[in-house]
Amino acid sequence: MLQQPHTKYRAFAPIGLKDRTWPDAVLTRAPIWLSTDLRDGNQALVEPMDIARKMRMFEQLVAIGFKEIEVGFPSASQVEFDFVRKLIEEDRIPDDVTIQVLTQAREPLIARTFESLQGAPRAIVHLYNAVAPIMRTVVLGMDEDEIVALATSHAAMFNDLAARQRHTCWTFQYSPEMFSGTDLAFSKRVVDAVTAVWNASPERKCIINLPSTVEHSTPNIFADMIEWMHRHLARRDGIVLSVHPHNDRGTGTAAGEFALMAGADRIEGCLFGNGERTGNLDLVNVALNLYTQGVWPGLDFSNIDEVRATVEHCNQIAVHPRHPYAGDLVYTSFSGSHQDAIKKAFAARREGDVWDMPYLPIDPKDVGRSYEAVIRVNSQSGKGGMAYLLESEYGIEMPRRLQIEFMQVVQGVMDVAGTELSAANIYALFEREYGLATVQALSNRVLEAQADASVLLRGQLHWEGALVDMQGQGNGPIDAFIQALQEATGHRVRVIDYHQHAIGAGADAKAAAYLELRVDEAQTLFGVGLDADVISAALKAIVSGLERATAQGRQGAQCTVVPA
Ligand SMILES: CC(=O)SCCNC(=O)CCNC(=O)[C@H](O)C(C)(C)COP(=O)(O)OP(=O)(O)OC[C@H]1O[C@@H](n2cnc3c(N)ncnc32)[C@H](O)[C@@H]1OP(=O)(O)O
Ligand SMILES: CC(C)C(=O)C(=O)O
Ligand SMILES: [Mg+2]
Repeated sequence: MLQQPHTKYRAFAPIGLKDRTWPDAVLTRAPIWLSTDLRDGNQALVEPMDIARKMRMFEQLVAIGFKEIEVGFPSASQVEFDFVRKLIEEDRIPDDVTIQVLTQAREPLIARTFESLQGAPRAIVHLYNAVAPIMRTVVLGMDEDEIVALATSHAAMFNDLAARQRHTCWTFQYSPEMFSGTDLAFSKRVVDAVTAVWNASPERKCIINLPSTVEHSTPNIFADMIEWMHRHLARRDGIVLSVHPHNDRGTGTAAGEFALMAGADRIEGCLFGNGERTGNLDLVNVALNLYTQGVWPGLDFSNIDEVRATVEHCNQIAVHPRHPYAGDLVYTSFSGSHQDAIKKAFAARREGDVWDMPYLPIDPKDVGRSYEAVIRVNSQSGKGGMAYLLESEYGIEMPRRLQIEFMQVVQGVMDVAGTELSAANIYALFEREYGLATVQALSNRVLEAQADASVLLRGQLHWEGALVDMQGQGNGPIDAFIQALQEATGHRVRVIDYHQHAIGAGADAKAAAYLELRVDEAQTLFGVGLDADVISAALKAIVSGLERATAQGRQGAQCTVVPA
């Protein structure tokens, strides 16, 4: 029988940490953030950044508020080396920012790394070597003792080289590469040996960074591993415990968050999750997840589009439109029921309320987005979304039954076009359907109060291409107009419902009138009028409704074809 391909994989063994505490932990403060955009992110690019791009990224990271930034792998190339030199020699590193650089545990590379840091006021030097069995056997050809010796001998080199550059305030960092694929006891053995060489203490802490170099377990297992290390490492009070998740299973964010719950103090990642293969942990995602729990992350993403533009420029990789918090579409609802709920929640929301909005986990304004894109209308949309757009963009506050009526018009267009309709498209349809640009106000209008408290209305109506004299009397202008209209056009109109509101304020304010009419006791439909004058708006709305009724009557007559 043919072997099933999946049988060549094996399940990741659970850690079996029985007394784990991390599932109940609640994150209440921000971790120490380390951006490795300029190192792990950069090493994963088709075209690594040149110095200009690196500088632009560095300045963006500083502007966001990162205090620790891994700026490169100085022994890898001249560009990497020169960039570190430029930062130092041109005094580009703010006083509250520490740069970090990475080196393999190899003598010449370490020497070159320290050379790149000459004159730096502060620096984190980051040492790594692989510890996982597959790397030990296949790549390095070393047994466990030899790996420990590799790590400790090169860690000792750090002590020596740092002692020769006394003007720099040094922090040492060690990463057991492929920690997530390594037996915990062995990881602890290597890390304990390194921290002993560095004599880590509360006064002179070092950073121990535990990577899921390749993510190959569920995030709860990674969290168990971090909690185990947090509880078992020697010199724990001399260690800043850091994690460095990757995202191969698409759970990098969860792994990072669980790891923080499990005792990690610090987290490494890249903006929007750039990095090797499927990327590093997405720092924006984790930071804004904290933000939406009411925890200030200490990183400023109040203009996320600017950050995204910088990252896209530097990495030459586009951020996906569905990317959490940053994508073009992530604050947009197309589907009708979502739009309906958002519209109602916006209407119910009062200044100062806790953010509790359906389908919007964060206020788009907090990341510099407007509400404009929150609702977009296509064939999946309903009246709520359409009405929201007309209200938010044009100040049109349609009564509910008008929404239902006009949505049929919108739906008809959408069914034919099949594409999205913008607010401007919808307004153009609304304008055409209700004759907003064509229905004219009553000319030479005269309104006279009568002794019996009624009013007399006179004027000239634009009706079917002619200017018709009209006159009527009633208990108000609308009543009088309806009387006059019947005489002038022969159509009997009854007002069923009436809504009006102002659009805008001051000299530019307009009145909007929405009248539901019964025409000739045959049709019920709306008319809409907009005018600077309230009475004109209402009268226009009646003419709008009457014109629609007669147009629909004509259409109905044309359509009534009786087959022979
Ligand atoms: C998970 C991570 O992200 S780790 C960071 C990875 N980042 C990078 O590799 C980017 C920068 N790297 C580079 O520019 C280069 O790879 C360099 C400069 C580091 C090394 O370049 P080279 O010397 O040409 O070697 P190469 O890249 O092929 O590395 C493989 C060699 O290093 C050895 N090696 C790998 N890791 C280690 C280590 N930690 N300590 C000692 N030797 C190591 C391998 O066994 C292999 O040795 P071999 O040539 O004797 O077979
Ligand atoms: C160098 C280490 C921290 C790394 O990038 C990894 O293991 O993913
Ligand atoms: Mg990495």
